[in-house]
Amino acid sequence: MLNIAITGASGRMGRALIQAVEANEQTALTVATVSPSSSLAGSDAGEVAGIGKTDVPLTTHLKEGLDKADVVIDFTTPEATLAHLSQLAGSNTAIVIGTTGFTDAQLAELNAYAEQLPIVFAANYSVGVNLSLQLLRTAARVMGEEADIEILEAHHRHKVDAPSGTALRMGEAVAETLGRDLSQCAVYGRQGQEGPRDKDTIGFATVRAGDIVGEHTVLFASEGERLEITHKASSRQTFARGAVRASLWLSGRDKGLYDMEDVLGFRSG
Ligand SMILES: NC(=O)C1=CN([C@@H]2O[C@H](COP(=O)(O)OP(=O)(O)OC[C@H]3O[C@@H](n4cnc5c(N)ncnc54)[C@H](OP(=O)(O)O)[C@@H]3O)[C@@H](O)[C@H]2O)C=CC1
Ligand SMILES: O=C(O)C1=N[C@H](C(=O)O)C[C@H](O)C1
Repeated sequence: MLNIAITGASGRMGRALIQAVEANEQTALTVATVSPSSSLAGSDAGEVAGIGKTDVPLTTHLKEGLDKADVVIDFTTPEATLAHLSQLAGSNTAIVIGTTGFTDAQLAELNAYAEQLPIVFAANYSVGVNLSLQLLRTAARVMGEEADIEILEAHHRHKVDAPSGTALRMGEAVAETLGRDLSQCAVYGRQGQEGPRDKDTIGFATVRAGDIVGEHTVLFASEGERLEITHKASSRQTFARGAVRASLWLSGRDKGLYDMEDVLGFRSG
């Protein structure tokens, strides 16, 4: 049995993760944390997640629970994730990170922890999105030089970062395949007299509305034809189950930085 600590347990993903960990026969929830200011501290994690009593109380102290956890699953905020990493350093606990919205400096900090800890870090834990990265690389190889490439994403009204981590990851996969640097060729929204489109750019467009779980489309549009690669998530369980799968895969691995494509075996050949 793999013992799992969930941080940000009262959040949208935190609750989905409690459900997924409890539903999996190979995993057990042993620790669940909330932010230091949370009024839910002390409540039962399972009751907060809507699955009935688990006898795991929500705590504000991750470090004190680490001896009860093989893997931490963290879908919180960039600041909280980095704070959790600093508490894990020197422990034997691995971490699966789903948080998005890191700055470049925060990402460098996160990457440095992979010299001490086994980390899976992915902007999206769904199987379909990670498969789409393979399809996008193929599309970029075949059509990318000729086509205009645009990435459209839509999420619920509560999402705070834009573009989504997944949209950025898709942009990186396409840019890398084409030998472009995303930081140089990305265009984030357009307004006013912008002039015609620069052929070598990759455009991003963001929608925030209602309860959309997560939708991504990458367009490869050229004269006379257009390829669209679309993924739509309809339940947060797809991300939660993926993160549990990543936890089982990560347990017992060497320190280092892995992603969901490693977990799914897309890089093993
Ligand atoms: N990789 C993937 O597959 C996916 C990634 N995400 C990403 O996951 C993150 C969370 O998303 P979502 O669940 O919708 O957001 P929520 O705002 O619902 O949840 C974030 C949670 O983090 C908690 N938190 C903040 N600081 C701390 C802390 N120091 N210790 C413990 N908990 C803390 C918050 O608690 P409080 O409310 O008390 O402040 C809140 O419950 C986002 O970055 C999102 O983009 C989301 C879905 C899929
Ligand atoms: O905040 C969300 O909800 C999601 N965030 C991730 C992202 O930023 O890509 C993944 C998913 O699309 C849902």
